[in-house]
Amino acid sequence: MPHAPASPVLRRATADDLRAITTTDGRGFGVHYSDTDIEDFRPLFDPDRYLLAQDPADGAKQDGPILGVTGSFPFEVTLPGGATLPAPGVTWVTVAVTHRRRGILRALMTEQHRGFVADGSAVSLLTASEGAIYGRFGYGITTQHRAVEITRRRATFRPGAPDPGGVREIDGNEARLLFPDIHRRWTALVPGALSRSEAWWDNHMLDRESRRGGGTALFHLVHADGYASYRIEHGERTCRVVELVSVTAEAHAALWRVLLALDLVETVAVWSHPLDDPLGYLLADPRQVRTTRLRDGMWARVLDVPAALSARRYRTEVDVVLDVHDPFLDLGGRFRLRGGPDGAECERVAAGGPSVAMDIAGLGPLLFGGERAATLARGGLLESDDPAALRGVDAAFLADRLPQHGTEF
Ligand SMILES: CC(=O)SCCNC(=O)CCNC(=O)[C@H](O)C(C)(C)COP(=O)(O)OP(=O)(O)OC[C@H]1O[C@@H](n2cnc3c(N)ncnc32)[C@H](O)[C@@H]1OP(=O)(O)O
Repeated sequence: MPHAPASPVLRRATADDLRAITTTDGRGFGVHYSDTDIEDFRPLFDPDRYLLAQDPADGAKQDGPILGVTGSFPFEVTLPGGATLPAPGVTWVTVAVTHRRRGILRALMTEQHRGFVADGSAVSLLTASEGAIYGRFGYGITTQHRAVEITRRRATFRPGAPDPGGVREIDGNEARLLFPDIHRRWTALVPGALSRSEAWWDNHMLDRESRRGGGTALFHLVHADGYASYRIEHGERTCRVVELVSVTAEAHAALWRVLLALDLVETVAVWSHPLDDPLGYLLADPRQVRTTRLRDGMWARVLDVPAALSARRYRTEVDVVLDVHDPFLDLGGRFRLRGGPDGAECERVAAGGPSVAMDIAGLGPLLFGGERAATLARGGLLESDDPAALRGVDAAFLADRLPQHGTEF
């Protein structure tokens, strides 16, 4: 049996830990990271944002084996109404295969999230490798996305569908210059959308052969208000859309007109297609946008209820007391929210008002407007004796469009 520490020693990473972190993570995920992978990641690696778990028998020696890792990226995330909040995106979570189910993840998550609270973060985010892990830490599903496939020859545009034009083919250098501004304008519109730093853009555009899955290098299309990056898989005669971002309906239609006119391509495949994407309405047969997979995307956990709820806008006027239960961090309590389309305020209260009781894991999905309070109530994450209060929350928290995070991490 491997040695099992009763309670691991936690320490902050240093720049020298990157290789050991990637080794632990690679073993955890069954991946061998190359030297190039490690050096590509280095500009995104801020050691201060990484916590490592070690065996107390090693006395937290820098060179002792790493038993567990968690880190975070510093994102800004958009809320319904357009305000943004700084939000750590939890990442690189792994526990050594020899030391699982002994509380190492719980120890790391507890320390890391206490740090987020101390730093004043109102919300934290992650994408989950498995769905059963993070609900206990107060996270709930905030974005969903679907993979779609389109048989190109059958996907004709309906008569009268817009054909705005204005798309150019560009190379990777021009894409690196033009895409960040378009992406920034897109993040301002979409709840849940994540900011990208310059270092993130550099990494995103590297397009290493090892990450192409047998496809070509990226091709890029740009419009004044949108862009698309794709690769061709010749054996499958497939165009794989890696990213399509549109700030306007015109850009969306113009980019899809080009993608669906790619002769020699049988299938256009999109890995992450928004649930409320309007492409089907442009086609003579909307069913040609075939969903092949539906997945949860980003999960969110509220860390500061008043700060998070007062930063967003609400679809209808709402005045309600939320009674939030937070067994993991004990940051719950009763909060009065008064909000509407023009602004909101939220404060901790002792009692009073129509109240809705909820688990903290339901608050992330509500905050970004992608889940109905009525659905959470049917799922047992939220309840109220006052049907009018529940209807009020249900109507007020919906966003104008479904949340998307847009950046995998
Ligand atoms: C945001 C991201 O980075 S997602 C990536 C997560 N990492 C991976 O999937 C890599 C492979 N897996 C691992 O490294 C580990 O199994 C981890 C990190 C998921 C879990 O680490 P462990 O140290 O085994 O977790 P720990 O023992 O602290 O468990 C904490 C709780 O989560 C539960 N749990 C842990 N892993 C899982 C799982 N895969 N499925 C369901 N429940 C789980 C435990 O039962 C425990 O529950 P309890 O405290 O309510 O009794």
